[in-house]
Amino acid sequence: MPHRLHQLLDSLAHITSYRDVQRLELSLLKTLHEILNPLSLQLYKVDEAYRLLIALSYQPAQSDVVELQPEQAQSQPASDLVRRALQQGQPCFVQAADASYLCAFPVVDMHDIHFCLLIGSQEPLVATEEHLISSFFRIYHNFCRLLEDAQTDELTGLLNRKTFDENFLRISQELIDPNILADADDRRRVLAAKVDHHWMAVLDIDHFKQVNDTYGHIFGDEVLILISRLMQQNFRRTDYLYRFGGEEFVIVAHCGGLAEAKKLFTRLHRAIESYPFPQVGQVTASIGVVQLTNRHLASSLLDQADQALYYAKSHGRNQLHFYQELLDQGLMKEKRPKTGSVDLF
Ligand SMILES: Nc1nc2c(ncn2[C@@H]2O[C@H](COP(=O)(O)OP(=O)(O)OP(=O)(O)O)[C@@H](O)[C@H]2O)c(=O)[nH]1
Repeated sequence: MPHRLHQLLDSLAHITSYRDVQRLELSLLKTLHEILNPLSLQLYKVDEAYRLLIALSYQPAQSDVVELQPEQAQSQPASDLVRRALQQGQPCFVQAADASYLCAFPVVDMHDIHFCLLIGSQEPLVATEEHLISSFFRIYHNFCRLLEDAQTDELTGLLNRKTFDENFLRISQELIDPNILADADDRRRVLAAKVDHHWMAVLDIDHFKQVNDTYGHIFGDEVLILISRLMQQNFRRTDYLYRFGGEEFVIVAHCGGLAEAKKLFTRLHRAIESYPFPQVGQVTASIGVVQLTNRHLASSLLDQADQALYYAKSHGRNQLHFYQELLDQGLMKEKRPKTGSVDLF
């Protein structure tokens, strides 16, 4: 078998081994970089009105992506070229002053999001390269849809409880001991992420039964959808947002220390409280938060966030509490850790 075919099959096996859309995307960019060896490689995502949602730039030295600042992503000629390629539905290119080429290559559309690859190269792309890129993105698209069907909650589009059960244990184990990761690039990225810069929150809508009983299930569902949107607006795409079932949600977010986490979760708490829910009016939520540490097992972290949530529920609701603060202030006692139990959700 020719070497190039081996390389392609290996890349495909690598890409489809991921069960996580962001890693899948990174792996796809890494593969395309290896195959095309371009001067630069960026992935633009824009909405239906061609407004920029996010632009990721692949960094070969770190085998990672960085998010471009909006002013960088919207600079000329890149943003014009992306828009033109998406509008025309075909690759467009410009030649820069240094004679290199910039090619915008519309790839897939998913959930009203247009994906466009921006490739800087010495030579214009040839037809076989264009074909290869679109084939890879078709595989990516199909695989994402399969993953989404299995991993997301149908009503809100957030990750479902099953995914939490499957992923969280793995993610927390990787954060605690990155050496268990087979891929060196993954290890490096996880080491840089730092376990104690992650926070887990359990959020439960207050008196949701009353919402259903007073306005009916359709309006109840609308509240669940709108709260999920507020969560998506208030967290990064790299954070993990789950609907745990009913009116309970779990967030695993990457942010620095306590002050930053407080700002982040307070912002969501206020956004819910002040949102004018159609027909229903005001809806509030109680939130319990815990910092991830490598001293605690995944299941006990969830239990601690739950205890902080329970404290909020039993002290008037519409409150945000951090587990460690409740302990430090003597408002709650630490439960003795269970012994001999298997740490699975
Ligand atoms: N509309 C809608 N309601 C749901 C869904 N899943 C669960 N529920 C309802 O959510 C309500 C949850 O009620 P409770 O567990 O008593 O909690 P609560 O009324 O929010 O009270 P507190 O949590 O103590 O503030 C129940 O009435 C469930 O029927 C759903 O997918 N859609």
